[in-house]
Amino acid sequence: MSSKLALCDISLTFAGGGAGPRERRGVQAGVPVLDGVNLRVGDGEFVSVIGPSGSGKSTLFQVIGGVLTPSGGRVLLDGADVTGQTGRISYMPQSNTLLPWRTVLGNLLLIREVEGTADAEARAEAMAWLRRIGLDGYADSYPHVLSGGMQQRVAFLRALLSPKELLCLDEPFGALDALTRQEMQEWLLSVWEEDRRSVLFVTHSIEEALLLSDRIYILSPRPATVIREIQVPFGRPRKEEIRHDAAFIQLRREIYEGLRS
Ligand SMILES: Nc1ncnc2c1ncn2[C@@H]1O[C@H](COP(=O)(O)OP(=O)(O)OP(=O)(O)O)[C@@H](O)[C@H]1O
Repeated sequence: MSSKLALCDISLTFAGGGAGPRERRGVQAGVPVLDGVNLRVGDGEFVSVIGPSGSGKSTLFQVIGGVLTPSGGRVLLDGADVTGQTGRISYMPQSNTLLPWRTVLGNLLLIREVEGTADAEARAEAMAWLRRIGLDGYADSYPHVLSGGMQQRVAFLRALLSPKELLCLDEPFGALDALTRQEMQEWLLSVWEEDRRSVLFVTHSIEEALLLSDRIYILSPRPATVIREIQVPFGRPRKEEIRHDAAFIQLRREIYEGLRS
């Protein structure tokens, strides 16, 4: 499988200074956060990254998105060096980022508008997706009338409709209650299996990573480095019932122990 994304030996040390909020959270200037991270996402592959809180997962995404330039290493997209370049990936952050003053359809077409490609075809595609996820009745509504789960569906759809070939999802269901989160995982699985975009997904949940991914990288505590790579052996289309499978439970235990050690 060819690589959509490759991170080659990525290291990052925040320069910083002073006693700002970061320092109060325990990071001093000059302390390394990423320490030689190597990982890849194949074409059409769903890859998850799990790591302890504060290990540097969001920082890694900022490096991939070009918002932060690493102190060492390279970011390759389709084999081209894009280190420090923005605008190359589609990114969905942890919290809801729908613009409250734009309708659902307006939010979905935002990226296309910025890129000057919000034509009738883009609009029809957005409407078709809204129909497919049962939210077409909300096209002209504003985000505040949607539940948290519905808003995250729209935010995910917005990332999916962006013409970028790599989707980076940073713990997109972290703020949802357990039941909605489970529904969203099933929903994401079914939508992704139709689209098969290359995805890099950050999560704290071992179960979520096992349910959704083809491969999982486990990061060490800060400074983060990859301590283990796991090939998820379950076929697709994947059903939610897989959570009760003996192999699933065994693998979940193994990853948990890997994270603890
Ligand atoms: N701009 C910055 N300057 C200094 N330190 C920073 C900066 N951004 C992040 N950090 C520190 O780097 C470390 C990694 O942060 P990051 O947000 O990447 O972790 P994370 O694994 O995504 O955490 P969580 O799982 O809790 O979301 C943290 O200790 C954080 O305080």
